[in-house]
Amino acid sequence: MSFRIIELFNTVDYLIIIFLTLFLYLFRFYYNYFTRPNPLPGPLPLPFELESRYFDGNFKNLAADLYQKYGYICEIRLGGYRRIFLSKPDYFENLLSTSKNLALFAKHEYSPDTQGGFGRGMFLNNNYESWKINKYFLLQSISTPGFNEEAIKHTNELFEELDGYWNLLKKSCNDDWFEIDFLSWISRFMTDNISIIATGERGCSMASYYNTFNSDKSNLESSLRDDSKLYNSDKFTRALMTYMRGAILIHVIHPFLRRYVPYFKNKVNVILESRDYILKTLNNMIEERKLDFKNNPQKLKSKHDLLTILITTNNDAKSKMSESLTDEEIRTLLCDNFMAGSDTSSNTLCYVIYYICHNPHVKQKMIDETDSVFPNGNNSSETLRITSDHLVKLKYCESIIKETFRMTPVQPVSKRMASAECKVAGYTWPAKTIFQLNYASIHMNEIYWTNPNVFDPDRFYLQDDLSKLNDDLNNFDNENKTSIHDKDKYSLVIFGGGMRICPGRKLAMINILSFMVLMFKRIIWLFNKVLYLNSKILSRVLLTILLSSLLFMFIVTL
Ligand code: HEM
Repeated sequence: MSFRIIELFNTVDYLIIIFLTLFLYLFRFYYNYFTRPNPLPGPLPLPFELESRYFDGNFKNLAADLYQKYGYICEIRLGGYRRIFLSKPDYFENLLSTSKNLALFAKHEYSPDTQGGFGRGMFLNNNYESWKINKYFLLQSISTPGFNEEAIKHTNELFEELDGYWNLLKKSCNDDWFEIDFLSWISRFMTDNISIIATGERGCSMASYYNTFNSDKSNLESSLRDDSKLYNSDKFTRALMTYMRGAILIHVIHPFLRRYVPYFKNKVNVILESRDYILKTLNNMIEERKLDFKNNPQKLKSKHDLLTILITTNNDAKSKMSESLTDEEIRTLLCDNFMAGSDTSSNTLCYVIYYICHNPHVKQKMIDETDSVFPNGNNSSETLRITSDHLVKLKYCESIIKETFRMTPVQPVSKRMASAECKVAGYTWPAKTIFQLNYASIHMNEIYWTNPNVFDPDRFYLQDDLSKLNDDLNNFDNENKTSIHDKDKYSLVIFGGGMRICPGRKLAMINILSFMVLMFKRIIWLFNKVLYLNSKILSRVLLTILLSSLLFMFIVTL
């Protein structure tokens, strides 16, 4: 029967059918474009996702170009979605305000079935009810004084370890040129830091990295890297990185390709193996900790890592018959912390060190401040221990970090997706519109910042009422931040805003500030070679940006 139908058509008929289909597709595509609600300036979209030719691989540059060419509000079609780029703080009101606006709650276009278990925590969670419970538990856990004190203690200890490796490497160098790949070290430092903060288990990323250079191996690696152990932190964090950087591929590659085309299938398999390893490790860890809790609840009282606090708080909630977390949610919350906390903090630290080294007057002022806070800490051989009391006094250092975030935000452009009709920038938008919030261009706009191209921490430091403004270190729960200056409250966006503001911002500030001070107080010898180090840092940071941009471009062109 089917053969007979095919025989009814000749080649010309087939060509006509193809042509008609193409014509209908193009007609529909451009009809939708020209009749779209709220038409805005922007490049003409191309069918078959060809519009990605407008994208040169760098999202920050794309946002800046669109702003330069089309103004504060414009649109572009990318990755199959209409994206509205907003480059004016006023336009962020409904997107970043703390008032509950569920139509603008979603951050991602992934559907729940493609998220796997990772959509259950906070980061990838588009379900408000489950996200709310997760957020409540995470904040309960990470805002306890014990948790923060422990985070500072771990930074001190890990810095001690790092300092030890660097000293050993320095000693093993014959000439006095000692080369450090700062970004690699710092990424491992932050990985070990998040590892112990999140799970209470010691990591060995720094130790295994050190062992790649030196025949005089660190014993720590072999003791912690043992595969028979419950937790092999190095393997775990490598699996996390593979999953994290590859997960987006799973969402954008068509199911047919990833199931049947070997190239895609192999790539996806590696990502899925990493995912399974992460899930297995965390499941074991949760089981073990729950058992500890059952057998010896007193023992857990002295532990302040995220996993232990989540389990104890969750058990309290269960006993009071109030809302509690499932194991899957606990697991995803831990993953969120690994994923959201390590790269962001290590990249920021690289920028911080870069700007300090390029601005000698800033460096001097910072040294003066740290000298006044640690009057006896000038001797590099002396062990300097940072406490929370020190951190709140380091106002100039904190201003350096904020100025770094202004000039080089870790998240230069963020995203919200409308799940229902909503109002943004004075227009009414249909569901599925994506809004891209262009923070980076605002941070460098002369209307909001005097001499925006000058690295000047004083613009934060000299504010009389600084302690009340954008003070992530002190006012952790103050989500209703007022303006950092009188121009506009959204002219500086570091940690996002509104309901989905970064819950780890205080932890991030603690880690970055502590590391920065320890580094400049204790490793003075390193900065004798500052110019050399600077060029290394910059090239690695630029490489990181380039690689992530290429990944994004690849995804968009698929
Ligand atoms: C320099 C360090 C960091 C920066 C710059 C940063 C920045 C951000 C930004 C911009 C967002 C998105 C907010 C939005 O969409 O409005 C975010 C979300 C998030 N961050 Fe951070 N972050 C940092 C460190 C951390 C750390 C250390 C943690 C771990 C506790 C963390 C956990 C999270 C989580 C769980 C979310 C998702 C929140 C949600 O979707 O509701 N971040 N972060």
